[in-house]
Amino acid sequence: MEREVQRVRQAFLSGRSRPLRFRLQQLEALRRMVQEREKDILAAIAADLCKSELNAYSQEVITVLGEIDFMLENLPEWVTAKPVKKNLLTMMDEAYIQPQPLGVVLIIGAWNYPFVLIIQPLIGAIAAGNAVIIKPSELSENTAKTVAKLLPQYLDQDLYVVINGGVEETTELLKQRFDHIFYTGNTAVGKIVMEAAAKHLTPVTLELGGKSPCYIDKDCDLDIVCRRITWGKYMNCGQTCIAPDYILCEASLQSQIVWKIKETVKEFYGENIKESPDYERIINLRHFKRILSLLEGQKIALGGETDEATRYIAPTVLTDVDPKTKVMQEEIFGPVLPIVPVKNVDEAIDFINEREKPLALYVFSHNHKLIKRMIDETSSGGVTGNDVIMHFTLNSFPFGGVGSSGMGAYHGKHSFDTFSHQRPCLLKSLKREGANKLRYPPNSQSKVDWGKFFLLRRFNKEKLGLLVLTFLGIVAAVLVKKYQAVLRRKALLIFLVVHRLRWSSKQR
Ligand SMILES: NC(=O)c1ccc[n+]([C@@H]2O[C@H](COP(=O)([O-])OP(=O)(O)OC[C@H]3O[C@@H](n4cnc5c(N)ncnc54)[C@H](O)[C@@H]3O)[C@@H](O)[C@H]2O)c1
Ligand SMILES: CCCCCCCC=O
Repeated sequence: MEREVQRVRQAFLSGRSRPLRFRLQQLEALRRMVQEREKDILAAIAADLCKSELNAYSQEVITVLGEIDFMLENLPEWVTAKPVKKNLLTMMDEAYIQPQPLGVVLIIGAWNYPFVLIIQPLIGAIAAGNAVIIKPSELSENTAKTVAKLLPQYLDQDLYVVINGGVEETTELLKQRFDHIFYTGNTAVGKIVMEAAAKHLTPVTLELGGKSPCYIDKDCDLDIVCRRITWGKYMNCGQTCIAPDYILCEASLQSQIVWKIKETVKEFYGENIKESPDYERIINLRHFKRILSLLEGQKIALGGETDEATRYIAPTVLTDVDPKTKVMQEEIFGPVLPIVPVKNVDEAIDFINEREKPLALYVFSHNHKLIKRMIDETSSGGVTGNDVIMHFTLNSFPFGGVGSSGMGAYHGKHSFDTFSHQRPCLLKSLKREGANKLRYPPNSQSKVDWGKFFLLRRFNKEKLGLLVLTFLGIVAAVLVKKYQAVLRRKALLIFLVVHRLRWSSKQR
């Protein structure tokens, strides 16, 4: 493991991942890989999650292609140094921010969207000029193997490396020194990753999970609300980090919501859900049993049918759920939707604020003020009003959690920033030492006053005349700098004329 990380570091130190042209070439090669090997990729995702190729394409491949196109279009602008505003002390100097790659980045992925969750951060890391080690989830082993096979056929083999394995391999990998670790997965492992990273003071981005609440106000169109929630909750069989985890609404709305979700489930997946190509399965038996255990003692208003052999769990809704029960204590990550009755929006806000900060928050209402209030008075990684999931698709948004749902963010420019160091560069001249004397010892009240003037723009009235003089001096210096060449020519001319006059008077 150590040798592999060293190999990648040597490749980074060669400097070849840095030039813009190289980054663009690698991103184009990655796009070619996705396009040419689309069938292999879709087949692997299908094998891991019983997902139709159409769904795998729309949920994972489109996002990846969109992200690559966005990077290719914007990268030339992002990599350029950006001049910054200067103060009086530095107005004659060059001051800019130069984004630079961090070095060797470790990307650890989760199984639920096994392709996009490793390739989207990879795109950002390549765009920022880094070398990358990718550790896909061992639970989605088909995608893991496919990515390990395909990437070296298209990308630089020493700079971008896939290491497959489970907990043991990841633990070993985490002992190595990286310049950034980007982890997607559950909060408990997030803590392990952060602890390992702390040993090397490696910065981390943690894309974690949690229970994302969904508040439904009585003032809304329940047909549309339930269609959108049904889509977001049962997509990928509920195994989506930003799926609405539970509903908060007034008790009287529950029966209508159940009825409308039932109708929508029929519309989306047909009478026989098991036959639907759009309904996935639970990733493994451990998760299947975990989700079943959440149903114990609950009032099942819809669904509840299961099949262990195929790890099928029907779209399920629970009503009158007691917040103290198990289903409300952990992230569900399956097709089970509890409804917790609350009296009103105040109680919903308190309910959300009494718990860990979620990755996403959803609020449905015709009342725009109520939505704004919910946003103002709560916290979550992201929010969507009157829909679910959709904020993930907008790459101008930073995607990430807050508090226990994660730290840091990515997508689009935010990925580029996550994997870059914003390096402040100040280039001074070795001339103009007179002005610099102000900061050298021995200190004096007068020097402090000048410091106040230059840095705080506060000045002593008695020294106003002096300040005006200084200001004029600065203006003159700026003008001299600007017209240096002209002035130099003029000075040379004057010197030659004077010299010539003196010479001719001597001759006489
Ligand atoms: N915020 C996001 O973008 C996002 C996206 C997807 C999933 N998630 C969250 O991820 C969770 C589901 O994923 P998961 O955690 O079951 O995925 P997982 O089991 O695939 O684990 C994630 C990664 O952690 C590694 N890992 C597991 N145990 C480890 C250990 N003890 N030490 C070191 N590494 C270890 C795995 O090898 C894997 O690569 C949910 O909580 C979900 O909300 C978040
Ligand atoms: C188009 C929907 C993609 C959702 C991906 C969510 C990633 C977290 O699980």
